[in-house]
Amino acid sequence: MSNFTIDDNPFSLERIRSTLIRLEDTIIFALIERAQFASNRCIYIPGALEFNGATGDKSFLEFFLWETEKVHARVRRYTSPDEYPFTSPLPDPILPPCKFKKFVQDDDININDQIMEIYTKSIVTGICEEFDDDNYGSSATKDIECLQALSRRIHYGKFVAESKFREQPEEYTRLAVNNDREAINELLTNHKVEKVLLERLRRKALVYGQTLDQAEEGANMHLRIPVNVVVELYERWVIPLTKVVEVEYLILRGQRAAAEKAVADKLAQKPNVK
Ligand SMILES: O=C(O)C(=O)C[C@]1(C(=O)O)C=C[C@@H](O)C=C1
Repeated sequence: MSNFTIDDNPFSLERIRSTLIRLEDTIIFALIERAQFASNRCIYIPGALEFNGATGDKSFLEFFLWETEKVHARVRRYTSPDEYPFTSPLPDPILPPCKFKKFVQDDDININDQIMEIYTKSIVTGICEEFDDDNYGSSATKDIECLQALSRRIHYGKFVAESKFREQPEEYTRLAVNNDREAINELLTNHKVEKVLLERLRRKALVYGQTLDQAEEGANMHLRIPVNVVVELYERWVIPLTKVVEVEYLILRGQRAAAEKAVADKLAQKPNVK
């Protein structure tokens, strides 16, 4: 008899959710780090004058991100099923392939373009003061950390979706065959989990954002990042985008399952040829 419990299973919904909870800390701390610098808008403008033409038709951030991702690709970062690059083309890894425990199906779902757009247009504005402090390299370094953490969290929706598919394969397959994104979205939504998440996030943003100077103890006067901005970030972008990834994954997963079943049914019907 197997003594495999839910907790031992690295891909139980519970374990996957605990990774999402841990990533909340990563995201909040990355945002706090970015918030110490001004918005420095020019780093998001393609071909901005400040960079002497060195970034070509890219923005300073895109240029820096591409250079960073090239190095990361060479140490096989993007062969991991929970890491997605923002830029391309990227070089092959110099390390031999890593063996990952297979859980999610292969797919080409990557919504980093959307994440980049929302991050540069809405998130930076919410957390940074709107001026130029000349800290372009530092700001972009912190941007990359924020973007990577957000991307990892949002694409982790594939793991959540696979886990949910395994719990209700028939329902998801039926909806996927009908291309019913709305019904899939409804089926995967768990309002209670979202409510608990937003409440936890509010408390975390409040605690992590304090300077903890003795003189200011309990005053919460100098939060390094506005609590509402963090909660709103999740409410408006992180959860909805995670759901986009989940829906797209479940469409693909269900349609594949239906196709595999059709082949299996056909083979089962075939008379044995001797
Ligand atoms: O935990 C889940 O069940 C998820 O699908 C993840 C998540 C999230 O993004 O945090 C998304 C949709 C659900 O409504 C609840 C939470």
